[in-house]
Parts: sequence; structure tokens; C-alpha cells
Amino acid sequence: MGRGDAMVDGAAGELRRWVREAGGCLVVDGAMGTELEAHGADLQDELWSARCLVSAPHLIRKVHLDYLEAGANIITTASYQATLQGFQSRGLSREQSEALLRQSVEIAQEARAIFLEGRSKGPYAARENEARSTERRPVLVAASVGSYGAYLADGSEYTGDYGRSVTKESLKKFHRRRLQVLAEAGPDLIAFETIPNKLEAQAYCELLEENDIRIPAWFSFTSKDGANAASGDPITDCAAVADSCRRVAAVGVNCTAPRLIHGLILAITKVTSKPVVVYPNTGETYVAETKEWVESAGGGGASATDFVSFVGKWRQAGASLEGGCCRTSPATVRAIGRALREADAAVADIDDYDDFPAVAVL
Ligand code: MET
Ligand SMILES: [Zn+2]
Repeated sequence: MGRGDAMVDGAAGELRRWVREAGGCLVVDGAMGTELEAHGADLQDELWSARCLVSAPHLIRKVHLDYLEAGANIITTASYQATLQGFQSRGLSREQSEALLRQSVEIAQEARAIFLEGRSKGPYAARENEARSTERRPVLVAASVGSYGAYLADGSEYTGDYGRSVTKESLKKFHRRRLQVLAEAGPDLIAFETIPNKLEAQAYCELLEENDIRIPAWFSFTSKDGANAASGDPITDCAAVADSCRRVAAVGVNCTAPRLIHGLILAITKVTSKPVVVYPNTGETYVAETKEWVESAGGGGASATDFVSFVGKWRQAGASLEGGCCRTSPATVRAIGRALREADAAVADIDDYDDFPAVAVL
């Protein structure tokens, strides 16, 4: 990390300020795609959740609002699988496609406005206690950029296998305009999600620089073994790429089994001091052919309760942004927030002991 470089603290520094304002950690929302499906949306389509940008924007707004009500500090837009190439292959014009990308950000901003307004004058007596403890909590919109594998819709975000013809330049070309459009829509953060390999992280890093994107970004990788990104590139190599990029504010892992997360946090914190973001799935496996999630061979699936039992451990290991990915829900996010508050209260208690004479600790 180029210390002394003002921009380094620009991106990571701004995010750190939000983390501080939230009391030490930020709650990221849960799944968008699978939550839309849980509400009855049919996403058996190559555009997946992006399909709802066209057909059911009100549903997307509802999911954002549900996560805000559940205590999320960060809501992630429905642009994960929204690409100009994907929309245009469906016959939409370039203008229409760009408008849909912008709308993904606008829908989230609208949900935030409704949420904040409701809190200032709305009837939230029943939520009073909870509202008070989170009164000044930051509420941020992260524009989702799914990996190239998400566009391919063949599950390759979980294998990192893009084939030989895909180069850093072709990845840059693929993501460039989409990134520009999303950035121009004015989100607070850009979430590069389910990155399966080092090459794509390098491409993003160069794009952020070349396009002078000043919105703090996070790079979030997928892993199947707890030590490497999905492609087999060591997670430390991937995190080091993110660390070297001054526009990157946080580094982490998403859509990965909960049981693998602890080791990954420990590995990532070896190579970067940037904030760490984790938002695992429930531990099930995605089958691209049928577009379904199935129980992983040998188990490993985590119920909401199991998932939440990990939260404090991840916090201790160094994660300061936590949420959920596929198959998690507002209930998971509510439980994550509660577990994080408990973990931080426990740490505060231990700190208090320092003020007592040693004998009092015994
Ligand atoms: N933010 C995206 C979503 O929850 C991430 C999907 S990972 C396959 O829909
Ligand atoms: Zn996911």
C-alpha cells in the first residue's frame, strides 16, 4: 500500500468513517436475487435479478426497504447481473439499457429516502427502542457489479474458469461502460461482487484508475476451499491486488460457505489493513444447469441460526462489514445486526476490565 498517498485514505478513509459512525461495523444487506424469487419473481433467465428492473421495480424497492427495516446500513442494487451486453441481446437499445442500470441505483436511493423519511415522521413507536439505538446510523447505497461469470450465467463466478480467450483487456472492455454509468448514477459505494480470480480484480483496478472513479469500491471474491479464490488463485494474491489499488476501500468475500469465511478473513488481513467485508451465502451450492441451489455434498449448509453463530467470530477475526448473500433474507440480516452488537458489547466489557486492578479480572 502506497502510504502517504492521500487517495489511499480517501477511499478506505471514507468507509472507515462510516464504520466508526455505525459504532464499529456496518451491516450489509442480504440476497437480492434469491429474495426476489422468494417473493415470487421468476428469475429463470440469463438476466436473473436484472429481469425485475424491467418487470418489477416495485419488488426491488420492497426488498431494499425490508433490508433497511431489518437494520442494514448498506443496500446493494439489483445490478449484479445487469449488463449492457445482456440487455442489448434482448433487443433493448443502448439508451434503454443504460437507463435500466441507472434505475437500479435510483430504486435503492428511493428506498433509502422512503425509509429515512418514514423514520423522521412515521409511526415507528413499535420500533422505538431499535430505532433509537441506530438513530444516526449511516444508510448507504452500494452499486453492484457482478463478475463477468455472472453475465455468462453458466456458474463460472464459482469456478473462475473464463477460458483462454478472456484477457484483462477483454474484461476491461466488458465492464467499462457499465461501471461508468453506475458511477454516474451517484451511489455511495461500488460493490464488485463474486470475483472468482485475480485477473478480473486487476481489470477492475485499472478501470477504477483510468476512469477516475472516486466512489469508494469494495472487491469481494468467492472461494470454495477457504484458501483460494474460486479459480484457484490464492486469496492472498487476490487481496493483494485490491490492497494495491488506492481506489479500493474494502476487501472481502461473498457468496461463499459460512464455514470457510473465518480462515479467509485471517488470510486477507495478512496482506491488507483495509476494512474487510464478508457476506456469505447459506452454504448451499448453485447448480448452473438448473439454476437451483442444492444442499452441498457432505452438508455444510448453514441455517440462519448457524450462520449467525459465526458472526462474532468473523468480527473478532477482523471483519467490519458483514451481511449475507444468496438465500439469506431480512431475518438473517436482523440476526446479524443483533449478533454484531452483542459481539461489540462483549469486547467493550473486556476493555472495561482493563480499568480494574488485575485482581478484579480474576
Ligand atoms: N448482490 C447479489 C445478490 O444478492 C449477489 C449475488 S451472488 C450470486 O443478488
Ligand atoms: Zn450470492
